[in-house]
Amino acid sequence: MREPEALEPYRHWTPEPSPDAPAFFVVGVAMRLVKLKISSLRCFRDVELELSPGINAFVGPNGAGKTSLLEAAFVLSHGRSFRSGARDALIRRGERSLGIFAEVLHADGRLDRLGMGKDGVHWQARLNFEGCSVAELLGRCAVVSFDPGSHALISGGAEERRRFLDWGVFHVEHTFLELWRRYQRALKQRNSLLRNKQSDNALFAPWEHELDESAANIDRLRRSYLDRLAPVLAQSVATLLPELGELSLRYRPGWSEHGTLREQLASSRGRDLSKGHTTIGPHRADWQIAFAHAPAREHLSRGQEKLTALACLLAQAGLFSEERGEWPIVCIDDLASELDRAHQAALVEQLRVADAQVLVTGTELPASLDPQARVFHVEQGVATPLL
Ligand SMILES: Nc1ncnc2c1ncn2[C@@H]1O[C@H](COP(=O)(O)OP(=O)(O)OP(=O)(O)O)[C@@H](O)[C@H]1O
Repeated sequence: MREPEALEPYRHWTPEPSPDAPAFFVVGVAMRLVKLKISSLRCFRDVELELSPGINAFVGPNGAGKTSLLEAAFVLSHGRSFRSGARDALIRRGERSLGIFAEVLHADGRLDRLGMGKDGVHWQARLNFEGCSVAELLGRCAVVSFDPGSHALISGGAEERRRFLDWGVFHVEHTFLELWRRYQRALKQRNSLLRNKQSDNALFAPWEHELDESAANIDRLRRSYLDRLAPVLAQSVATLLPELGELSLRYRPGWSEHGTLREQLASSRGRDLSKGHTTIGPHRADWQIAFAHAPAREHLSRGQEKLTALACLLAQAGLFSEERGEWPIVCIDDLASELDRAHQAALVEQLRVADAQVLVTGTELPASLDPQARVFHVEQGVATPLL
């Protein structure tokens, strides 16, 4: 029997960079990290940084802790690191907890004081010195990151692309998280029935009903986000990768568009019982990019994969600024080794035009950086501002 995803059609469309579409480097105002304080994160015991509203460069030898500073900023917006497998490794060896504190100045003048702490497995959040949910805190800070793992957005598994999509949806539509949790709860229940080899229709029906309802809303929000992202993405791709020709986007909801998810869940129970988990639904969604001159992923060089990922991140930041009125904070890990000089210069120029706050790392100061950049020397878990 063929895998269900092979049967599912991708929705496919070719976005036009329309003149009304927001430029992906919208001139505007940006969210800024004024202060970043971390304790017991990787090689850092305690560090407190006063950041520049423009470019902040962290320079130092390998293993000095540069990426870890970016990770701290990223956690405030994603609730996880951008490095895979970093879940437990974030806490400094020998310590039981870590803390990240930041002051975030919004474009409208609001100042948020964000605190995230991890004691063992769970994160706790504080907003303006009061306890709050992690979701509420993540909604107050937006960080996009371009790092050595970013090409996985193009060449990696679907999970990476779902995360990208859902981060974009969540930051505009805060109800998304609750929908997603509802879906996950019902999925867990159905998977538990499958693992216990239950086959009674009455046991499955309520969970499949719940899955169907939340899936329809998740799918609607994801489609709407991709529809809004597409013209901005077309523009950023045309700037960074003009040689690849017209862009097309594909979206797969995770189940067939013929019939409801509820019907398909009922008819896939036999297969799901043998696999021990639910094989269709929005947890299997995916989206992909193709180009006229590179119709398959395998046609892209590693550098082109990175540039495509960068175009996606810039488009996401541009759309965020259009919809939320402020540019996210941009982290770039190891700029010099990720992009050639021409693309480094193009990226730096775009971020300058957007007036975005940038946190960038390198073993040396990248030549393309503005001489006004604030430079920090990082070595053995100590970050020192250079005058
Ligand atoms: N949980 C941990 N506890 C203590 N030290 C850690 C922990 N995890 C990582 N480290 C150390 O912290 C440092 C973190 O390195 P990080 O990746 O931030 O450095 P970097 O300056 O970005 O390096 P590179 O230029 O090689 O990418 C490394 O020396 C690493 O060995």
